[in-house]
Amino acid sequence: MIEVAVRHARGAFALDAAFTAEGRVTALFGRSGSGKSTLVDVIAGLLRPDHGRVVVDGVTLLDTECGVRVPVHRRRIGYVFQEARLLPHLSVRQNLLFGRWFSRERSGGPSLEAVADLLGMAPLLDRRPAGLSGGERQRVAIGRALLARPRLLLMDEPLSALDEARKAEILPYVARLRDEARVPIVYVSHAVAEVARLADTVVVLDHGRVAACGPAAEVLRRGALFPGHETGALLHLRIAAHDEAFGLTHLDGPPGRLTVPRLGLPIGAGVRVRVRARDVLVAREAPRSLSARNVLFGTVTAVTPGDGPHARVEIACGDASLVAEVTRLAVHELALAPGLPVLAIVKSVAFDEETIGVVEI
Ligand SMILES: Nc1ncnc2c1ncn2[C@@H]1O[C@H](COP(=O)(O)OP(=O)(O)OP(=O)(O)O)[C@@H](O)[C@H]1O
Repeated sequence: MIEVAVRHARGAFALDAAFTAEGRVTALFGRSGSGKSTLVDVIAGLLRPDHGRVVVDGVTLLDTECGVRVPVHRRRIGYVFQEARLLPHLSVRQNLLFGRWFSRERSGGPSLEAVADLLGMAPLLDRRPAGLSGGERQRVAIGRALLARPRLLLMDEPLSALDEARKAEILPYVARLRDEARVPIVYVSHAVAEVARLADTVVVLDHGRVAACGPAAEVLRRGALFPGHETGALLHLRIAAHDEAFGLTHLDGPPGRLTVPRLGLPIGAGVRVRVRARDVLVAREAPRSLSARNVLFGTVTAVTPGDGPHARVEIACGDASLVAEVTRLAVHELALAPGLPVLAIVKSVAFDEETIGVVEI
């Protein structure tokens, strides 16, 4: 559990933010200048706030009221930046051992081999940073941080310097880190897709204040918090079957069955699926002769008209809540209102690498 409360003035900028997070990955989300890095610097101990309290798993690292301020090098916090910042004259193995050197007084923790395995770095150990791709370098930086046996890993936009292909390559490793390394992570990001794939708890910062904080599925549904048409639902499903002939995978869970492009995962694996509001259609009757494969039964729980021609419709499906972005005209014509039973329809091709992530359930 992470507890953070900070009040700090930085020039004209005032940070006044507090949150508590229980999950393994806490995402700090917010537009540029909202105060994410300032908050991360306070947690790391790089910035001394006017007032603040930081507690990680019961250990108080900062409490300005009580005069507690654990120095940076004793906080045991791993920091992964946008740029990997590896030592260029050392091999990958030596860079990793450099992380271990900082933890030499502590016993336990993962071995170099275990970390190299976790992050898929075994074939890279004898290479120099100059011969690695951006994604590979970033994996080394994460491995180095892990080998220092941190009590918390701070990742400040770790993928933002990478192109889309490298991001897609490294995201599964960050997910493995979350599921297997058992180190709590505070993950700063601008990207809703990354937050949706990784976070348990989402903290949204706006002008130095917490605009929302809560379980990822709850926060990501809230329209006003996210740019463009990025809001949506997060569903937890399991792989039920593969359809080799048509290249599809069937996913089952309390909300119902979804069919998505073929996933390379075994039957029974847990997946987290983001269903974007703009990809959901709403119908009152089961459509016939429809090409869409995914038809979920639910009940409308809320209808919120937007400023323009759109409206948000929230639909309870099993234990999840889907969000659909439809026109206000459709709301009128279908008489959508709370309590109405409806069908939520999603095209299979709406699901891609951005919307589906593996999770350990
Ligand atoms: N050393 C400083 N002195 C004065 N103001 C600062 C200082 N560092 C940052 N700020 C200001 O504090 C505010 C928050 O900055 P911060 O870097 O925490 O935002 P951020 O959400 O991390 O942004 P980004 O996503 O662009 O990295 C900004 O208005 C910034 O200009």
